[in-house]
Amino acid sequence: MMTNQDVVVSEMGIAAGAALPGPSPSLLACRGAAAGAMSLRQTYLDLAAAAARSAATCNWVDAMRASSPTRSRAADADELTAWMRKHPSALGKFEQIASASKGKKIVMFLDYDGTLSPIVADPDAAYMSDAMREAVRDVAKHFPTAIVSGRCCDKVRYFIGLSELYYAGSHGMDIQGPSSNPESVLCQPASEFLPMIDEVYKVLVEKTKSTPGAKVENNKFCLSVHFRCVDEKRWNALAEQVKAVINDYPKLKLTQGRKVLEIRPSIMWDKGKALEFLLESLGFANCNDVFPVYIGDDRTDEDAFKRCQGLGILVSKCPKETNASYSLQDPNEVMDFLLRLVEWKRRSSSPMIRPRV
Ligand SMILES: O=P(O)(O)OC[C@H]1O[C@H](O[C@H]2O[C@H](CO)[C@@H](O)[C@H](O)[C@H]2O)[C@H](O)[C@@H](O)[C@@H]1O
Repeated sequence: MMTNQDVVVSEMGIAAGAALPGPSPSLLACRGAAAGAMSLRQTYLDLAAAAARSAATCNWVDAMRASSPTRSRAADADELTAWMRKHPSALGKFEQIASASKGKKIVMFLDYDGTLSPIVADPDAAYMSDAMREAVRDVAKHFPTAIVSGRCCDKVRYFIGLSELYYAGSHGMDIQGPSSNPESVLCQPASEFLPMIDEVYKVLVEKTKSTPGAKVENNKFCLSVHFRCVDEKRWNALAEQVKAVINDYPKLKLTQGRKVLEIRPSIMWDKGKALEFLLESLGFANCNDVFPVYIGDDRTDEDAFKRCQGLGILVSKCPKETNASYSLQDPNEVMDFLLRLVEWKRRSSSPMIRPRV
């Protein structure tokens, strides 16, 4: 997907080329000189294109930095206060949230990395705590619950280890039901891209192996190129490499997350579509009495916040542009929120104890 910034940059590149002087008539009189002028013009064009490409790469890298809280500049107190006013703590406003959901059926959507598990350097070691697992298990006893992740279903299922949940892996491109259901694969809108994704995975592994710390993760219907353990001085070069590979595959697009570039099929499908698909599958299409709650920390979760008609909660310690209305600071607060929701549900559904007379 091109960002607006990319569009502006490419337009600048074209404009720079268009503004170059054409060969004058006198030069054209001499074939050799004309050829020279043409090659000079070509050089200008090549340079302009290279400058535009590298500016576009910087934009990808900058956007990736911006979506990674550890690199966000320390927000000053005023900025944070203003942001918190717009996106208050879901714990602080719990009663308000609970009353907004009254009489409605809560459906819970949870992102994995950075939401249920803390961000760590090694993506293969992003385990969630047993306490969090218990909290998610409890939530799923009371509300239909889905995990919506950029990871492939198998990996996120392995990390979470709860078979009773719905899973939307590969940014929602692989939706599976609870494993007790033999027909559990519900939707794979990008299945035709599997061979292409496998091919690009191999190319990227080969191309990036000379960059210390770079890691390519195969998420089945999409790929992640991890920058977290790469020296920041090499980020632009690595992003260039990734973009050069993707240029050969116009049916794929790049998105960015927390110190990661993600390669995915250019189809109109994302975490927001997955949320809608799951709500429909659960029988809540066009229902007024459903209250979806989506909790996530990353850029790709914004697609879900946009489509979530109930409640969007961004997990972040720093002010970030978001479509979510509430915030939580980190996975610990997410766990507190889940426990509080379960407790509230237990209390509100237990029969009223009448005082003896
Ligand atoms: O949608 P999510 O479940 O949040 O998945 C998004 C990406 O998460 C993982 O990467 C992120 O977490 C890693 C482990 O903490 C961290 O090392 C990395 O820097 C983060 O970007 C996952 O590895 C990716 O494949 C997902 O796309």
